Amino acid sequence: MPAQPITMHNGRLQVPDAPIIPFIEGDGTGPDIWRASQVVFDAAVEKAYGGKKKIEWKEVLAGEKAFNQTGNWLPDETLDAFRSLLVGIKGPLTTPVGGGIRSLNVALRQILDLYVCLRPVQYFTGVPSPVKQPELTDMVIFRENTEDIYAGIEFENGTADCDKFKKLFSEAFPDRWKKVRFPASAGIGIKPVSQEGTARLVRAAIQYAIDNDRRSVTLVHKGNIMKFTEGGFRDWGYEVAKKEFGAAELDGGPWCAFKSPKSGKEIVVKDVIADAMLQQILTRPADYDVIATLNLNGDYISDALAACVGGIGIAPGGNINYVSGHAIFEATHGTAPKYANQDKVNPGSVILSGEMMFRYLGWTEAADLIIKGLNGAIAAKTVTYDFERLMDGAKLVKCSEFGQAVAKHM
Ligand SMILES: NC(=O)C1=CN([C@@H]2O[C@H](COP(=O)(O)OP(=O)(O)OC[C@H]3O[C@@H](n4cnc5c(N)ncnc54)[C@H](OP(=O)(O)O)[C@@H]3O)[C@@H](O)[C@H]2O)C=CC1
Ligand SMILES: O=C(O)CCC(=O)C(=O)O
Ligand SMILES: [Mg+2]
Repeated sequence: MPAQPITMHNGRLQVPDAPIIPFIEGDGTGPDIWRASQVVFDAAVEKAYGGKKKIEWKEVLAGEKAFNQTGNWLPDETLDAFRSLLVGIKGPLTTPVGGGIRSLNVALRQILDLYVCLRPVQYFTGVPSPVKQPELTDMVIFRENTEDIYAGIEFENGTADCDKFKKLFSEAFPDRWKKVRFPASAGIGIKPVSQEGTARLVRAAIQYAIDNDRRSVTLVHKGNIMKFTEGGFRDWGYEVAKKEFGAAELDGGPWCAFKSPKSGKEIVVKDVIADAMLQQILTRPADYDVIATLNLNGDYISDALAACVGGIGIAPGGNINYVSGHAIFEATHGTAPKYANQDKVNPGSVILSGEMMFRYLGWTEAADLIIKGLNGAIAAKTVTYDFERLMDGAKLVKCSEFGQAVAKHM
């Protein structure tokens, strides 16, 4: 079975029987989690295909390991591998607060134009949760991944660039400049949100709702305050629903609906302001289904929703460009540095990110086995510290042991 790259032909992924998949271990707890997860992935493929398919893993470097070995945080070879091999997976990478390097995680998404950050949030029976009915939360977040304040256009107060920007801005827009409350010491950030960027994200979310028989797509924004960025997102989102999917306004709008071309059922496209959404995910989670939102809102909502169904230890994700086929799957959580090298944390988020990757590749049998194995390990109450501390009668296992338990229950 020759190891071969995954390719894209006529808008469809071509997946060989032995695809070469690049992976980044990650910083902090990343190496522990990766080791536990790889065991699960290989076991799922072996069990599903009996040796007829296998993954050819290719380690690529980023973050601290890359810096220590090459002096570069994100080497060109790593970017070339993700570019040419199309689909990969990664552990979390550290981003310092304040100064230092900008996020490598965000850089990968931007350089490869992975415009959708797809984060499904579902409840697994038996997982301890802080809410009364966690099973009511069943949402799929489509977070815009390339725009918003994450574009990284910032000016640090006191630098020559910041002074230059303030001068240009104050001269060109004196009325708006007057609104800056403390101009002399202000750092400045810019928030670009475009029609194209919004349209491709919302299009992907609506298509997902059609393909997966979902009831609604909710545009989450703060358009009452940021009218031409967050408000633009809402308006352009509705425009996509109407122009591309034939949605018609309900009761005079702006909510609208169309019949799914696949199931014939109605899919409602609606919107909600982000602060209200963050309280309603606790008070009325069943009202929400597919979520389409901007980059920063999506970051906050991802962690909040993960908490509702049992925490960030089982919150997977994928960064995807549905047009080019490029995708990098990764957990929602970060490096959890205080637990690094203790073989302690929950590898569930990366395991489920791999499950998403297998489904993306069309290897549904392997993906289904991962879900079966995870459900089995949780039902047997063999769980890592994050679940064990909240579960009665659970057996505390290490990160690596949880991976083995998932493999055993497939
Ligand atoms: N995509 C990426 O690579 C991301 C990277 N980051 C980066 O990670 C670093 C650390 O960020 P931080 O804000 O501490 O957020 P983290 O998500 O790394 O950790 C916050 C807390 O979440 C819990 N947690 C995280 N991962 C797990 C896991 N696998 N199993 C169980 N519990 C877990 C722990 O809670 P408890 O203390 O209760 O046990 C942990 O202390 C930063 O540099 C940040 O920029 C952040 C998010 C995403
Ligand atoms: O890149 C980072 O360090 C943080 C990213 C993040 O929080 C996320 O993608 O959810
Ligand atoms: Mg985040």
